Amino acid sequence: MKYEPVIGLEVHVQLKTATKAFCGCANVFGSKENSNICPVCLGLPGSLPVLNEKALKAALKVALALGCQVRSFTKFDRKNYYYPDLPKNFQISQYDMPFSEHGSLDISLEDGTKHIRIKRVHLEEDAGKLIHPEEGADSLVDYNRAGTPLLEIVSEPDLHSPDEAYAYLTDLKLILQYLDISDCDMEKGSLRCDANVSLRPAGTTGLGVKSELKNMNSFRAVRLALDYEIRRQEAELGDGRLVVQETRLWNEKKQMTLPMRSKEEAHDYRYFPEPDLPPFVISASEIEEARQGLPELPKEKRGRFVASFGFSDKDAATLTAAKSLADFFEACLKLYDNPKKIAHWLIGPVSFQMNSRGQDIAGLRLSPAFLTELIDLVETGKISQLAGKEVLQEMLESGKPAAKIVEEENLAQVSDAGSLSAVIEEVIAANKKSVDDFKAGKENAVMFLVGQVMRLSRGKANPKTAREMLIERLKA
Ligand SMILES: Nc1ncnc2c1ncn2[C@@H]1O[C@H](COP(=O)(O)OP(=O)(O)OP(=O)(O)O)[C@@H](O)[C@H]1O
Ligand SMILES: [Mg+2]
Ligand SMILES: [Mg+2]
Repeated sequence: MKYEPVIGLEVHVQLKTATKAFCGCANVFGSKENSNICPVCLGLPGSLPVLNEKALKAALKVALALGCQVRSFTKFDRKNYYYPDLPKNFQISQYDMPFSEHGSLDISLEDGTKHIRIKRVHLEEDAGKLIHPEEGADSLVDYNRAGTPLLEIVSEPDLHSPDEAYAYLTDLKLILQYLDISDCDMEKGSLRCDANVSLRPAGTTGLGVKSELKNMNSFRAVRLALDYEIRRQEAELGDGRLVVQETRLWNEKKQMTLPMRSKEEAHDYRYFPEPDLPPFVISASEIEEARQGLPELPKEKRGRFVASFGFSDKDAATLTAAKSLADFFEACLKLYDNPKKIAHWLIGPVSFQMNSRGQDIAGLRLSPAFLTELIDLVETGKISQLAGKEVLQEMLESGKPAAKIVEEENLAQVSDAGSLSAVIEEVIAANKKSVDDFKAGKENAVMFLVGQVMRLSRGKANPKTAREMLIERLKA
């Protein structure tokens, strides 16, 4: 029998507020262990939580960006469970009245977009962190993270392949980055994803028994874990066994999912309303204020780039695929009024440099002023396109402005016939075959010869002039 995978994702995002969700402790990563803690986030008797308004504001932005309905009357609940990283033995979360629900995200796939429903977005607090040193039998606990604000974004089971799950995560992360509410760094744990997956006979609409996958620390790992799990479930069903509902951990080393050891996770969280935080109202004006504060989101920016600059969908998508790149593009545009050329440089040579250095645009030694100055040197014919790429490379290494590099390296383009003709003679003498080809009517052979002129002149020759001169010389 053929099966269709059914996938729903729970994404946890750490909000980068200055302080924790319910107390005044600093919300920072990397401090000395157990230095950002207080009676409230440790749950000491008599301490009382107070909601951080900034966390709620950030949460509202996310909900609105995902098209969720905001519930005007909402509350927090206690989710009770015992685990050493949870000092209070309960987590403040939201159970049956999340502050927002019924949103959606249109994910981009190779063959178009797909509408994925978002079930709910709720606000909760994070737990601390357990550390298991390689040496010794003891585990350590760091409570700095306990009580930091976390959003849980839960999708409906509308995804049907590991690739769709990957696209969902990529598009969701981009929106979160544009909103600037989280670092979204999976390695640091500020973005986490649990993947729920089940199989059903192809062509049916019911839901099968799911397993919940945890412990993936990259989107790639989510895709691999889902791939593995789909094959595992297929094998179970194919052999006439049933899939059991369980939580499984992705093991990066073994590249497989394994059942979580403790079976105590019998999901009885004994939820009840948090008695120390009264239910509260989110007013229409608060929602409106959050809506007004929304930045231009990736989809809107893409649309505007296509409409205002005549970019292809693909180019617009590339330029907006990182907020830093889109911002860089717009900063260039303020200095140099040629969107097409700027896009060409960013998508071509600059992206090449980012990829080969494993950096994003912010990590490159490049400012909008430096890049647009370089583009201008090429566009005004002072240096060739090829020399321009060399200057870019040099600029990133030395941090010197383009004009200085051109001067120091003597890269200014040569288009005067006198200087070029010697190079052209040399190329003609050394490439008899191409010369004969050209004379025999293969007009394309001239391109090869132009290439040789460029090479010999170290990119300094003006290719247009070189081509004209070559043709004139060969036809004579
Ligand atoms: N049969 C199924 N197959 C695949 N995914 C499913 C199935 N049923 C539910 N899901 C997905 O599993 C996720 C369930 O998340 P939710 O937070 O509602 O519950 P939970 O995992 O039980 O709770 P917790 O937050 O304690 O982990 C959703 O993304 C949902 O779409
Ligand atoms: Mg959940
Ligand atoms: Mg879950």
